[in-house]
Amino acid sequence: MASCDALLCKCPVSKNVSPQGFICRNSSHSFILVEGSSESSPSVDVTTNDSLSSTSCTTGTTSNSDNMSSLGENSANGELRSKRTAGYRVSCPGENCVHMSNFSIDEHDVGAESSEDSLSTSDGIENSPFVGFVHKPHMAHDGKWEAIQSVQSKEGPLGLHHFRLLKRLGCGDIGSVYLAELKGTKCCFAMKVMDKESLVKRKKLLRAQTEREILQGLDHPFLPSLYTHFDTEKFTCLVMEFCPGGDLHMLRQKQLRKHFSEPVVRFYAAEVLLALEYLHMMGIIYRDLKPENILVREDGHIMLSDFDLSLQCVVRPTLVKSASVTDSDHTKRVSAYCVRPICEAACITPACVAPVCIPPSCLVPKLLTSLSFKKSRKSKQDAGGIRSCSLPELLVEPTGARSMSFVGTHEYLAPEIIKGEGHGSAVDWWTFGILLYELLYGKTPFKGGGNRATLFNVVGQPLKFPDSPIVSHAAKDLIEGLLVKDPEERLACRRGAVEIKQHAFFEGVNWALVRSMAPPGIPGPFESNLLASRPTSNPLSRSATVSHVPGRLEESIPPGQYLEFNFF
Ligand SMILES: Nc1ncnc2c1ncn2[C@@H]1O[C@H](COP(=O)(O)OP(=O)(O)OP(=O)(O)O)[C@@H](O)[C@H]1O
Repeated sequence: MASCDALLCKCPVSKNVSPQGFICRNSSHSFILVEGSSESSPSVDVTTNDSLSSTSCTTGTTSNSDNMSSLGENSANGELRSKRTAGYRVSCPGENCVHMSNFSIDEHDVGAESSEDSLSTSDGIENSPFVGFVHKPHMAHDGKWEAIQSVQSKEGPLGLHHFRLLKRLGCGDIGSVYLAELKGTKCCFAMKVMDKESLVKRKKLLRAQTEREILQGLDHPFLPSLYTHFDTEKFTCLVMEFCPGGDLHMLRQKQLRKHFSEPVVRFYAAEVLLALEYLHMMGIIYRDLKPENILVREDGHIMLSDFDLSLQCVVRPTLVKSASVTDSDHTKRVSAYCVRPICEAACITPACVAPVCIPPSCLVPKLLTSLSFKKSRKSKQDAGGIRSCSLPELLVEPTGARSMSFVGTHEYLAPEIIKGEGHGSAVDWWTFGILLYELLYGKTPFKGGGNRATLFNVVGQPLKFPDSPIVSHAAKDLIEGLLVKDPEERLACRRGAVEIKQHAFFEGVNWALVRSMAPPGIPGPFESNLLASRPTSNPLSRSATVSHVPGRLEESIPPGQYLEFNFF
């Protein structure tokens, strides 16, 4: 349940309509997504990492004539993707107008083909002395903030010369991530370095901008803190919290039987769930949940990473249950419900372009109509033991948002994405189900012989559970609820994360205190753990391991030696 205090609602102010015309707003705060592509071609653009060469991150593009091309019709290179690497997408210029009732979609992916997009001018803050500064209330006492601010106050805006790059941690579709020390301090950060020219050439500038905007707006214990960001002539850099514990994919591979025990899964899944819930409240559909993107912090808690495929929309709080009604009486009264105005804080979110307060009208909760409950999922919800509760219940989820993009990782793609039906926040609950399955069983449920087979399995094959390892009925029931192929019948599609939190699998979890729970493991000191032994490219990872900073940075830096900035 989203409490009034927890609410973070985005201003329903219209975003600047870009030259590509992404978003129009109608008179009743409803938004129409108009895809940015000016081309009227009905073709489907498929951008895939499969065309990456082993040494560069150049991306190939191919066209197909229908959405089912996503089921593995060959790209120029044979398959859409050969690995579990996120980053390919299909935009559908032929279906370029999606009407939404409550939400606006700021689909930066859409129309990312614009060559005039610019990372450095959208908010005009690059010229400010507080370049990259972001206010993060929950991090107020973090020493790293203090270190950054102290250097900034003495030396002005931070730049690459303030950091010493120690090691390349990995490489994604739009940039390389380095372990970076703030000079003169003992503070280490993860610095994502993206080559601006390469972003422009590969039409990824808007993806990079989306990621930065999302990161700037986040302030949650299980999501990355963006300490600062800056641009140089050649590079755009994000300075984030560094996670020394690796990712859950790597950790799972290290387990004796390549899967986690149920209590361990419960711990990690609970934290992921809270992070997703927060993202949805912020109007962000994550779209790339997989073990590779769940990093383990120094304290053993998790951090979701990689937001370049995420979708930004605007959410409006919706009352799904007023204060005095029972579950069977969802739609009775709105009077018992109050929304505390949060306008002072709310407009710092990235989707808000104009820094104005939320007009009162957007705080008026909309009662879900009985229509919304027509297809009630009583069986699965009952299995979760939904409690009758006298408190009002709010839905702050972008459940109505719809995107036509084809993004994600084959084994984790939701059926509605594959079928090109348009998708909303329910895709994150699907991927949450796949994640639970993989962490518990050591494999994903629909994996086929190739990517095409996998996609067909996702759409057409029923969910099956292996006999071993033995997994509890509650866990299987939760997975079944999440892996319902029809997104409208999927667990959490109506009441959001609360439906999952109340499921028997999470019985006993004190949701308010999850961040104080003892983690299953704590990474060793990263000097030895990471600097000395961790390979630059994790051989266990299914992520791309190619660089976006061609020829500029060393593959690996011997311990004790540093990459100095004259490399740039
Ligand atoms: N905060 C961090 N702390 C430690 N390692 C990180 C951090 N962020 C990223 N990494 C490492 O850097 C690698 C690259 O991350 P990045 O987010 O750029 O790309 P990715 O996860 O491979 O996905 P994509 O291709 O979609 O961008 C990750 O695989 C991870 O191993």
